[in-house]
Amino acid sequence: MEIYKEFHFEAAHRLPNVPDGHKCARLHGHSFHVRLSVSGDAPEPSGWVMDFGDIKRAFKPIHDQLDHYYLNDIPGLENPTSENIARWIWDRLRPELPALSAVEIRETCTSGCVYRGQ
Ligand SMILES: Nc1nc2c(c(=O)[nH]1)N=C([C@H](O)[C@H](O)COP(=O)(O)OP(=O)(O)OP(=O)(O)O)CN2
Ligand SMILES: [Zn+2]
Repeated sequence: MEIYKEFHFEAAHRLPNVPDGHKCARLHGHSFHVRLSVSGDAPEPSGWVMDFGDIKRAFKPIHDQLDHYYLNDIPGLENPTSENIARWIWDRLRPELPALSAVEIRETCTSGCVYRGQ
C-alpha cells in the first residue's frame, strides 16, 4: 500500500543553465507543491502504513530550509529544476524515512516531476 502527505512551500528561483532568452532564466517564484509517498503494509491493530504526522515531522526540517527562500542559494540547489528539487528532498528525507517511495514536485498547475530514487 502507498500513502502520501502533501505540502506546499513558496520560493523563488531561476534556472541558470537554460538557453539564452529562456523565460526561466529570469527570477520568478512558485507555490511549490510536494507530495511525499510512503509504501508498506497496513497491519492491524494500527491499520496504517505509518502515521501521517510522522511524515510531517520528518519533512519539517527540510521544509524549513525551502519555504520563502531563494532556492539557488541553497547548497545542492544551485540549478533548482523540479527534478533537482525532488532529488534533493529525497536524498535528505530517505535516511529519516526509509519507507519513502516517491517525491513529487509540482511547480505549476501543469508541470512537475516524480522521483522514486536512482
Ligand atoms: N524539465 C523541466 N523543465 C522546466 C522546468 C523544470 O524544472 N524541469 N522549469 C521550468 C520553469 O521553472 C517554469 O517556471 C515552469 O515551466 P512551464 O511549465 O513552462 O511554466 P508555464 O507557467 O509557462 O506553463 P503553462 O502551463 O504552459 O503556461 C521550465 N521548464
Ligand atoms: Zn520556475
